[in-house]
Amino acid sequence: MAGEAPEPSAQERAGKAFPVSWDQFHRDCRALTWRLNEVGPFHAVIAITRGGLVPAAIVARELGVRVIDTVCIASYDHTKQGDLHVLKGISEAAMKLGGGTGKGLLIVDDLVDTGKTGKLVREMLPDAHFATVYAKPKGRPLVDTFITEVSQDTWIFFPWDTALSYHPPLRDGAA
Ligand SMILES: O=P(O)(O)OC[C@H]1O[C@H](OP(=O)(O)OP(=O)(O)O)[C@H](O)[C@@H]1O
Ligand code: HPA
Ligand SMILES: [Mg+2]
Repeated sequence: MAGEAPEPSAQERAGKAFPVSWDQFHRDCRALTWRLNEVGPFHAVIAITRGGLVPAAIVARELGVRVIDTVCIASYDHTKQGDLHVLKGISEAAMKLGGGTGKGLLIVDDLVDTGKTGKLVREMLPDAHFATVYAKPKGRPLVDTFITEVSQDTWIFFPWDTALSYHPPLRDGAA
């Protein structure tokens, strides 16, 4: 409607920024693998795309797992979460490896925020182990293993979504 302020995005509501570099992300994924190594072995890794693809590759490499499947879910349009759309489900082969319930499978995502995405995948694979690199309080109860918790009002900026850019000096009014 004319004159109405646009609804703030999840990122705007979040307020605080938590930028993560490639180096930091790699270190955090390795730390996650140290914890997962105590829980496995796993027959396969299931990456929740797209954000789960990068940690899944690193974790699978460290754990020596070569079977990797994807579950493709879209919900955020940049920073606004809409309805969840399952664009591709778990393959028959991976389902079979998990005995139909996900036992011995490792689900990997970059983060849980509200937990909506994680909840949907948990329903598909109730006996799988769910790991994320980062967790916000609302989604945290859904995750079995994670590395770093950030507050709900923090927005995590991943290295594949960001680029280095010029920052003006403080004396020129930079924040
Ligand atoms: O806990 P939630 O509130 O559901 O949010 C977490 C999900 O949101 C992001 O994915 P997104 O839907 O943006 O897709 P992408 O991985 O393709 O970027 C992130 O990668 C998680 O999968
Ligand atoms: O904090 C976040 N950062 C990036 N993507 C996200 N998707 C949900 N929450 C986030
Ligand atoms: Mg995602």
